[in-house]
Amino acid sequence: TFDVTFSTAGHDVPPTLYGLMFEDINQSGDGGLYAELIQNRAFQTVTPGTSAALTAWAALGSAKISVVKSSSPVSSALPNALSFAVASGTTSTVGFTNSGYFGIPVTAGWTYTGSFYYRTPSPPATKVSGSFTADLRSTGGTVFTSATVPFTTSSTWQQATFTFTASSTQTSVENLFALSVGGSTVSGLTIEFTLISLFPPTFNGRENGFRMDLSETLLDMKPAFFRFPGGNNLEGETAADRWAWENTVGDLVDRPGRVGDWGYINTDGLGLYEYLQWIEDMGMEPIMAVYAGYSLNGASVASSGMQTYITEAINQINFVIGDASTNAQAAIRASMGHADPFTLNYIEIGNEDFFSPTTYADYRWADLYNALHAEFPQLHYIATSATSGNVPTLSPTPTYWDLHIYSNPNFFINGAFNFDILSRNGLQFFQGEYATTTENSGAALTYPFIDGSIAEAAYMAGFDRNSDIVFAASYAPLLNHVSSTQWTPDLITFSPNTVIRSTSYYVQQLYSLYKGDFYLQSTTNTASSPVQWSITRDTSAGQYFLKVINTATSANTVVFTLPFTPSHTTGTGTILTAPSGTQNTPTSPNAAVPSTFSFTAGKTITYNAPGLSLSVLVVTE
Ligand SMILES: O=S(=O)(O)O[C@H]1C[C@H](O)[C@@H](O)[C@@H]1CO
Repeated sequence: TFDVTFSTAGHDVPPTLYGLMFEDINQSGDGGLYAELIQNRAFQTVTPGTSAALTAWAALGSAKISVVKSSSPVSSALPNALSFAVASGTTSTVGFTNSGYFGIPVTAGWTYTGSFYYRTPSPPATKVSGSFTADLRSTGGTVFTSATVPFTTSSTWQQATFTFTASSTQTSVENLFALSVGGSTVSGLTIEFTLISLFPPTFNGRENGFRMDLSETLLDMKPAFFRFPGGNNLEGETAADRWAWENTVGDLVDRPGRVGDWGYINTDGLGLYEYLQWIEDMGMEPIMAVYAGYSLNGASVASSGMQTYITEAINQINFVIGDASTNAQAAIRASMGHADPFTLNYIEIGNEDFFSPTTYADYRWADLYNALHAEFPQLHYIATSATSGNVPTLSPTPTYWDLHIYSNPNFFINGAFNFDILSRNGLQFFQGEYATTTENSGAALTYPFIDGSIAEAAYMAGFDRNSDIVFAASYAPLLNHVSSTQWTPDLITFSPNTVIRSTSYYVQQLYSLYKGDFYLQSTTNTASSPVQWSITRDTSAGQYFLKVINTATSANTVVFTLPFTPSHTTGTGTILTAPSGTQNTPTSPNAAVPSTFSFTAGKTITYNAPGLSLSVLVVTE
């Protein structure tokens, strides 16, 4: 039995304590949160004439399709186009299809919004008018919904738009988007297409917005912040490939896209504006990274070359918070629909610069910090060159540090007091990435498992307890498309029409929902103890959140002695527990889900915590 007494002494819990780390990994942006359903919609960064250039596209009927460098591109950012050639004398239906990001969801009641650019490089002497049919169909050819899209041949680019509404829900996502036309209408013609786009309804109905079910899943965590755009995906393989904010704003037709750092193309349709608008809609605040001159090939920008990136970072921040009436970058923000500045308090300078400690310490940190702090003194700047609370020497001395740790359950159980032992010297820590990534044996994990998730919960009791110096924490990676994975485990796995909440998702959710605003000191415990606890309070609600973590496989009893006698003698608790090894997977999505229970609340509360469990007992004064 663990006897826990708690006092009314303690400290504030920062409102930023629990949030989300995001980067476009595992198709979590393109093909995930970003709601565009068409993969390879604008043939960005592909090599014309190659089969890879046609990823996700296929011809319908006898038409010939290929990706070409257009002789008159729709924009300088999008030089490529789909060339659709129809032989003279064709009479049958011709067209082309797109298979989406490993499938396309068909959901009853959804009105889909589509558009595409088209032109006829060599228009016939007399204009030809006709109509395309845009539709959603099964791979077997069953059409679920369609729209007629009139066109007239033109040597200049035209943009067509259409909508259609699905009347059925298909459990299979093996569906295609198709554009087709009667062969006799277009026989002998070659028509170019690009930026072929299809959106479902989006979160908050935003144009060019976010997928609803994934947004709702994240909203259910009440996350306080959103770290973006990376992570590795900020850095580029080279400086030229970095995430450069300016290429991600403005009209979609002006966004070139880039080769992302996880093996696939980033359309950058999910750009800086879309991130910020969604973060605002979700009630979060950004922790925004700026490129800091280190890329994944291991090279650092030379000191003499830093000004370009300093200017870029200043412009990036001005896009977010500048005055649209005086600042050019802020004016772009206003032109996209957000005249007022977005909320911004935290800037992260780089990512994992412990891979490049010399250049970060010698000049990259100071160059950026000094310039940005001078320009935006009200913002907090986070350094990235430490992996633990024992930080290296940087000048100017950072106040905020981002720490990353991926390890096994034992690390998180034995490390539960890693922050207790740190001296309080003004430093503030962001545990920006952490997860149980292997079993204690070293065996890799495809999905989180209960043993690792409860170990994370033990470590997180340390975040609550040390939230006087831990201002933010987020599990990573956040999202994983079940059909395109570069990193496991992840907090949430999804397909085009399903979302799986892992055991670690529920741990993150419970800590975030029951964060409270004040941490109450209690009986001191030790690292490696099988039981950890944390007591926080929602002061305005007069509610106390007694978190109990039992990392042992056998039950353990905790007896709480409160500093008061609650008037409400029945409390409600929530528990996540499951047998060792349990995972939520596509075949068993709800193997372990939280359940609620009631308990008797009094000056003392005896709670028998099952093995491998996180419980939150809510006591009302
Ligand atoms: O290979 S790693 O450096 O471990 O990659 C990790 C750390 C990096 O910030 C993030 O992008 C990635 C997975 O979350």
